[in-house]
Formats: sequence, C-alpha cells, structure tokens
Amino acid sequence: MTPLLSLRGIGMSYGAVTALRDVDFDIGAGEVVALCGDNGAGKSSLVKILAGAQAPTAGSIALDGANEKFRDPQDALRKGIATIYQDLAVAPRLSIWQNVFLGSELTRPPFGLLDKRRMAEMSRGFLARLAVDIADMETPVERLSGGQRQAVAICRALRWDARIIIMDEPTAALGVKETAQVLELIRRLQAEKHTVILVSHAMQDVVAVADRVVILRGGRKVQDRPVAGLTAGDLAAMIMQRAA
Ligand SMILES: Nc1ncnc2c1ncn2[C@@H]1O[C@H](COP(=O)(O)OP(=O)(O)OP(=O)(O)O)[C@@H](O)[C@H]1O
Repeated sequence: MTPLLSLRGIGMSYGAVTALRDVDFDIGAGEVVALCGDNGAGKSSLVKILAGAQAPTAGSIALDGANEKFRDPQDALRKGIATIYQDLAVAPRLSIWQNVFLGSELTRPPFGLLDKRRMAEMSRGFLARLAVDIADMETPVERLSGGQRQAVAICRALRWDARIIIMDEPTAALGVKETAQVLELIRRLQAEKHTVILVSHAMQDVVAVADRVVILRGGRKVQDRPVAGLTAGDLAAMIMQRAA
C-alpha cells in the first residue's frame, strides 16, 4: 500500500551545521507516530520541513506517492498537513469560532458579510467530534483551559480537512489533568482516521497514544518501531543511548 507520507533522504543543513542527515520514513493513513529525540536531535528541523516553513537541503517528500514541494506553510496546509506549534498561535481575546476561522472566514453572498452563525455552528461541530463540551462559541479563547485551547487549535486543522496533524510538544506546558485531556483529543483524531505526528519529550504520552515511534539522534533516524510492549523507560533509554 502507498504510504500517506513518505520521506526519502531528507537532509537539512544550516551553513556548517547539519541538523538532519538522510532521514527516510513512511507514515500510513490513520497512524499516530511519535517523533522523539534529545535536544538538538533534529525534530524541529523536520517539523518545519513538513510544515512548509523551510525547504530541505536534500531529499524528497511524497504525499500519496506523488512528490511534493511545499512553497510555504499555507501550501502545506492546502495539501493536507496542519502543524500545531506549542504556542498554538491562538488569538486569546478572540472567540472560539473566530480562532477556528482566523484568516479564512466564511462569508455570505451577495454582500460578503461574515457568516458568523455558520462559523459558530461548524466550530461547535468540530469540538463535538473531539468530544469537547463548551457551551458558547463566543467564549474568548483566553477563558479556556490549556486542553480546551489545544482543542481549538485542532479544530482549525479540521476546518482545513487536514489529513496529517503535527503536534509539537502539545503537553509540555500542561498539568496532569490537561495532559490527559490532550491525549484524549489525540485518541479522538485517531478514531477519525487522522494521521498524527506527535513531537514529544514526554515518554509516558508516547506510550499512551502512539502506534509507532521514530527516534532521531544527531540528525539521523536511529529507531522506527511500534510502541506496543515498550515502557516509557525503554523509550528514554533508546533516546539517550550513545551512538554505536
Ligand atoms: N536556523 C538554524 N540555524 C543554525 N542551526 C540551527 C538552526 N535551527 C536548528 N539548528 C541546529 O540544528 C540542530 C537540530 O536542531 P533542532 O532544533 O531541529 O533539534 P530538536 O530536536 O528540535 O531540539 P529541541 O528538542 O531542543 O527543540 C541543532 O544543532 C541546532 O542547533
């Protein structure tokens, strides 16, 4: 079967610094893949490439078997890859629906007025798919919990019908309860057959939701295996292992 996303020989150099070397991997539709590695391993560089924020200096990317080059993040989004960075890029004072449709508002003919009702209804529908219960779509995002904010950021990806959702350290700033909520969001995405790439330093999160783990070290892929049967301790040991 053709993988949904396929990377071949991806390299990234910043002048004299090589952040990624010859990285290959395939991701199937509906998989939750954790991308792990110690600081400086190359995770952010890879995320930026997949997000369309930077072009790799070597290698190729294919979606559904067709080679792709992303001109910019908007292009990657249009092609089905949504990236949610740790800061979530939400506008705290704006409402839930305004955030979900930020920069891509729906309008009504013939005068092009904002179709607030439809945007609010659709936002409610996206949140319902994630099993997040918030009564009022006019609620400013600053009044939401960390887990709920993450849900709003995911709704933005759903609004674009993203097939691949990249989440960069989604639980890094969250407490225990909110972390559990975010992991539940990922399970919901998985149940809807979305593909999720989870960048994480939290091995217990990886064990809880990921199907597979890809570990980078010094810019190279050193592990690519199913998570089943591994403990958080096993993963931490794999990340820290010295190169042979
Ligand atoms: N814009 C840049 N210019 C120069 N070097 C860079 C740049 N971005 C990243 N690097 C270097 O590339 C290597 C990989 O960094 P990257 O941020 O991709 O790793 P990471 O795994 O995301 O680390 P962290 O977990 O700390 O975010 C590091 O040596 C880093 O210093």
